Amino acid sequence: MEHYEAIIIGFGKGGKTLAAALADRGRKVAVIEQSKLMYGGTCINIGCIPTKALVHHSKLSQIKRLSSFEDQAAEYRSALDKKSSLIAALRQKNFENLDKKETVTIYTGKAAFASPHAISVQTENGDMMLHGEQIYINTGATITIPDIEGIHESQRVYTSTTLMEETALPKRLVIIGAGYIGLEFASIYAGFGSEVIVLDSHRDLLETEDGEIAQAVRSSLEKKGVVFHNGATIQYVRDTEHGAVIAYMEADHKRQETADAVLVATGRKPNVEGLQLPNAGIAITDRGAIQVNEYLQTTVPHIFAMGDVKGGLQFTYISLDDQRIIMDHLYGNKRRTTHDRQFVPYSVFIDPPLSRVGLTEQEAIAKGHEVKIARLPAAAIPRAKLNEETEGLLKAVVDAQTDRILGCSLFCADSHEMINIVQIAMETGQSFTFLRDHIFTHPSMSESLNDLFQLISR
Ligand SMILES: Cc1cc2nc3c(=O)[nH]c(=O)nc-3n(C[C@H](O)[C@H](O)[C@H](O)COP(=O)(O)OP(=O)(O)OC[C@H]3O[C@@H](n4cnc5c(N)ncnc54)[C@H](O)[C@@H]3O)c2cc1C
Ligand SMILES: NC(=O)c1ccc[n+]([C@@H]2O[C@H](COP(=O)([O-])OP(=O)(O)OC[C@H]3O[C@@H](n4cnc5c(N)ncnc54)[C@H](O)[C@@H]3O)[C@@H](O)[C@H]2O)c1
Repeated sequence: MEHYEAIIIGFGKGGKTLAAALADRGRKVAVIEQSKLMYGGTCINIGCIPTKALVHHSKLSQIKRLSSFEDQAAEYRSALDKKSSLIAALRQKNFENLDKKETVTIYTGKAAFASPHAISVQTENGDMMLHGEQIYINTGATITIPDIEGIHESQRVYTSTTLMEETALPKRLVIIGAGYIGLEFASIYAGFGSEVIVLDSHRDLLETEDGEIAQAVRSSLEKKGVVFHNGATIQYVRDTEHGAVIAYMEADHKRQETADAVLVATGRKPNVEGLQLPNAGIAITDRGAIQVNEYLQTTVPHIFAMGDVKGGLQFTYISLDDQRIIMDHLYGNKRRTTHDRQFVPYSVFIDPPLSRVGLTEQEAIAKGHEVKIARLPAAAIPRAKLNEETEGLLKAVVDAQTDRILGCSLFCADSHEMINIVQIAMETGQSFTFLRDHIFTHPSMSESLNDLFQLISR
């Protein structure tokens, strides 16, 4: 049995970064990845990078104003080719970055616990057993497919992964689920020229977002032709010669849609399947995630979990920060914990992107804050005007007693960059006047933070 100081199960963001950091300290490390097509993990192969490449190409496709569906479909195929080349290059680079480290061995196979220190790996060339002093689980998340009649039998049902491999642009696309993936794909495919219908079980679109912002997002996507049905209970999916029929109930009315393709985007759950966690005595939560403490230690002290598999926020940057917590625990002063994450920003990459940090107006009031509110239409921003990207709304929530920024929702071009500036102001405890009076370059989207926070003063 080969012996390692550290075994990392899964080639995700946290795992690969940790492997490199441990190797740089001379540690003997094994990284186990189940698929040759997943070196580098979800983000670069089937997640953030391919989807954001399609967001970019979908935007370019709209600028070209192609007149026929055939031209749009050709544009889509070309975008898929570019996306595939990009991720193949990144996957290769990710593999090489670890493979070139003298003390790292990459195993391609499925890992499972045989005991608290022994990991079995099923490879193409047979099974092997590895021994690890410390073990790090970084196996990500997998899609949840709801229990809907016919969903597994239909040839027209796709996940985010399989739809991005389908070279034919769907004329009509039904998306089940209006979360991150549902909305990003709605924006992408509507941009390429598909007719898009989104069905979601929640009564309101983006119900955890600020009400006015959610309405602005809805109107913007509707202008692109996206049709929303909220409060929908899907009854079945059935293939017919005209396409897949999706039957659903909406406010006591029976309805149905016919589509060339159906995207299921109903959430992703921690991927613990096949890990044989009981063999190591590792507990899971009632939501199926690996149970960890604030240092990301599982119920077995020498085994840690990082990224999506430990539950909570599913973002690449959280997996990366998990790696920082673990490195601080191993080599630092053990001050970093998951409790440090007071303000985590996020972006939904529709066009324009929606980004948020902190509380919405409704949440702040519910928490008992007296608030001051500022709203700025994106159309008032000089940079937005000159870029012809005037769609959107910016909104800030400030505590009326302390002048601290409680939250900010930015639905405008470049909001995924701007939100990080607001986050830093919040993290460092600045008053809103810091952003109101900060010197920004001109003409830029970020200078609109001057104008947004100026409106608080009134
Ligand atoms: C379509 C889509 C778009 C997204 N867009 C964004 C975005 O724009 N921004 C953002 O921050 N996040 C985005 N996310 C979420 C983000 O991709 C994930 O949160 C992140 O990649 C999780 O990383 P991780 O480190 O937990 O593990 P992952 O990167 O998921 O890696 C886990 C790896 O473990 C391997 N594995 C699993 N089980 C085993 C086993 N038993 N043995 C060996 N190997 C195993 C898997 O094959 C996989 O490669 C997106 C996700 C999706 C699906
Ligand atoms: N930009 C980003 O950072 C980004 C992009 C994509 C994905 N992600 C991550 O991936 C995770 C998974 O994304 P997702 O969009 O699959 O999940 P999600 O949890 O964001 O959204 C799922 C949606 O599906 C709906 N739903 C669930 N079951 C349904 C049913 N039977 N019928 C109709 N609607 C149903 C829910 O109401 C919800 O709106 C996200 O939590 C996110 O963290 C992040």
